[in-house]
Amino acid sequence: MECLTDIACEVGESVDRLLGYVHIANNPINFDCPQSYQDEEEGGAFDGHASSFPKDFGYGAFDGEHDVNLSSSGEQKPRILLMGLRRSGKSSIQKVVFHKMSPNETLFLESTNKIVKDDINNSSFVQFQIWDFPGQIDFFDSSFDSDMIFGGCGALVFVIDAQDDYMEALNKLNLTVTKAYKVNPNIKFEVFIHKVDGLGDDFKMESQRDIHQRATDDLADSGYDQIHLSFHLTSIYDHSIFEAFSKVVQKLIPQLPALENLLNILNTNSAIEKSFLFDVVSKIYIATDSTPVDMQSYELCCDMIDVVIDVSWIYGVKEEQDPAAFDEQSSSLIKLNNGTVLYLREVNKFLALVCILREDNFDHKGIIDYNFLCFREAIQQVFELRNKCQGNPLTNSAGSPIVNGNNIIGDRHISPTLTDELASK
Ligand SMILES: Nc1nc2c(ncn2[C@@H]2O[C@H](COP(=O)(O)OP(=O)(O)OP(=O)(O)O)[C@@H](O)[C@H]2O)c(=O)[nH]1
Repeated sequence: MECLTDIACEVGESVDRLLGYVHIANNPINFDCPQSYQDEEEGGAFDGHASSFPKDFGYGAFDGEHDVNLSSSGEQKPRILLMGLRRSGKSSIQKVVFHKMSPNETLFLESTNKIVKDDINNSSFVQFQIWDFPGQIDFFDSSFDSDMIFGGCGALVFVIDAQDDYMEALNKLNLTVTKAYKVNPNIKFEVFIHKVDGLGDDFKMESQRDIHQRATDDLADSGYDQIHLSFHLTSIYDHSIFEAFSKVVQKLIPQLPALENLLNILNTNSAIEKSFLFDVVSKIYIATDSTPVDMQSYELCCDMIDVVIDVSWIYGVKEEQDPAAFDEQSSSLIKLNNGTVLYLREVNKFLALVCILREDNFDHKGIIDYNFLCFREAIQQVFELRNKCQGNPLTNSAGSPIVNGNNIIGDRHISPTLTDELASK
């Protein structure tokens, strides 16, 4: 608990600075205070020297042949299980979201015949394992160790092929969810109604309604109406799969409420309409402010990340010593023809902040940049706090909760009101 207090204090200081800036922002006399000019120079508008991304910028090689072997992995990260019938699209989702495979290439993927484990751990906040299960897995097989498999699971993603008859999938969903829940009631159950690219809008909504209804009725019939299922319409051919995975991953980030609070404060004080904190490699957003997400904004921000990566990669200056070119000077500004500005700033090696704001409000770029620096510092402090907890037996070296047996034993949360509490200290 002491450790959390430290975190709170440190995050609180940065929040105080952000809050303090409201004052400056509202007061034009202070607008040209030396500090903001200095920060503006430091913070760096795009300087024309965007360096390249290293070729291996990513999560590393996909360990397709890696069998599940818990005993060999020293620490256990929260797990996301991908389950569903054969050919429902599980491996495609994993490859497209986390390994930059193009959707068309998934046509040539072979059927998975054993559990495939993939470590996603390069980004500081996004630390977990994905286990891709073969479609034909049999829960009643003696070799299926459900205690081990579901025990340390953070989220179970069940993929249903919406282009196919889904009755069999619904039976399997019911069987899977009830079995998993008996072992570990803390699992977040996420249902991806997948391959919706082939469906018309009406049919899409009707399928979702029908699947939702049947799945929840089946659970109630089996006496498990307390289980909550979240439904997402997904396709690897558009951004919906990234959006859905963002929501899955966010539920596994204990620091989420603190991040959301920081984004809200940043938006309020900088006249930003929407901001996303992106994991640059996967383009999943690990946090956003509390205003609703509309798909178009999310897609615009994803496209911006692609543009920045591509331009940096093609035209960037390659430095032999430090090939990692997405550095603290990385930023980008795109003005759209509808009076809106997209603004991207690097937060750390793997995270970027992408904001949408009105062009008029971007006149105060100095303030926005200053507020961004405070925001970045606060995020940094969240990391540091987490690292301070390293010695804490309830968290692993990344600060992620350690999962053990049937329960998540290290699920420590920064309280949603933490930043408020701290700011008031
Ligand atoms: N139209 C469409 N096809 C998809 C989508 N996602 C996956 N597919 C296709 O579905 C087929 C099966 O995909 P896989 O990823 O191999 O399915 P799987 O669930 O891993 O299959 P198993 O390993 O046999 O369990 C492939 O041909 C993919 O191209 C999607 O969003 N839309």
